[in-house]
Amino acid sequence: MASFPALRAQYSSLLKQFASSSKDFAVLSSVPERSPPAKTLFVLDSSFNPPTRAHLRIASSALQEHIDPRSRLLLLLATQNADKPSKPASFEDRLVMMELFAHDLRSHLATSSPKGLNSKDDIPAIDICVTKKPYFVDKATAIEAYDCYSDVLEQIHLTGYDTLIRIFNTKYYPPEHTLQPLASLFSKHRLRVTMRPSDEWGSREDQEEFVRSLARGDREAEGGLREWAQKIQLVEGRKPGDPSVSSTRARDAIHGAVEDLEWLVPEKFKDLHLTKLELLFMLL
Ligand SMILES: Nc1ncnc2c1ncn2[C@@H]1O[C@H](COP(=O)(O)OP(=O)(O)OP(=O)(O)O)[C@@H](O)[C@H]1O
Ligand SMILES: NC(=O)c1ccc[n+]([C@@H]2O[C@H](COP(=O)(O)O)[C@@H](O)[C@H]2O)c1
Repeated sequence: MASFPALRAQYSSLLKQFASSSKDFAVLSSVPERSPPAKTLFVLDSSFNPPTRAHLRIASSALQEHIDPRSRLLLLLATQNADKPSKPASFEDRLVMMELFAHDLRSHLATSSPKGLNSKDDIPAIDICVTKKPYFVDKATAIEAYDCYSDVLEQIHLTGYDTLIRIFNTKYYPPEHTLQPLASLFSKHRLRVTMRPSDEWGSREDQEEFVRSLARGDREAEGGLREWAQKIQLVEGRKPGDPSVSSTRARDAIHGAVEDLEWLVPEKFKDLHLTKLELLFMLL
């Protein structure tokens, strides 16, 4: 793998090209560089600010459930967020971290996938991608339009429960403010949602009830079809008693409990000299 400054310069230049293009979506690099065409795309959209062990668990559990070399994982960085102002100066650092994360994830899959993995070639390839679209429905359309994914049958978007709630918030869909725009997402694609029990987002039972309520037709007055519930797979997140992992917590650890990074961020980050890691995080 190239050095940190070389990777940063490479992503900086690719980002500039993307920003000045009319494209809504681009693949900036792939790990490995060459791989067979994909049938199923798993999409992990995140700020990667920084990537955490929760992102690692979300992606690895999805890929392990469907070990297939024709699956591909997209690590997707949105240069525009639905709610937060963008901080362009740090995007190249996030892309470098996404690449480190991709290598880490593939190593993790190679050592922890019990069945179906006969060789390294069976591990799904990972694309490092960017989009200008903040909403999932538009991200999915932009990905569909990408030439290299013309054989793709389905996208499976990997989100946490807090993001599911926001996908179903009509405030994001002006001018009618209904859920109707989500029809194009659910007609072709799926969501695999990791539960995130907390005081803010409710218990596991509350989170399951959200999907049951959709299945009962409770959102039909807003344009949300009951059959969409079949396209939403809810999966366990952290075990009861495990500490909650988030990018916010990793950013906070930099300024205090640096040792917590051990369990907050993936393995590969430890290969960097700590001062470089700190520097990287300071830039976030
Ligand atoms: N611990 C977690 N459990 C379940 N889902 C998670 C977890 N961490 C992140 N996700 C999900 O992964 C996706 C990308 O995460 P995101 O970049 O927003 O991370 P985050 O840790 O929530 O970030 P931040 O703390 O900066 O708000 C989102 O859909 C989010 O819900
Ligand atoms: N309705 C939607 O599709 C919707 C709503 C809120 C956030 N998002 C996106 O979810 C992703 C995660 O957002 P946060 O980084 O704010 O957790 C971002 O790409 C954001 O733009 C999408």
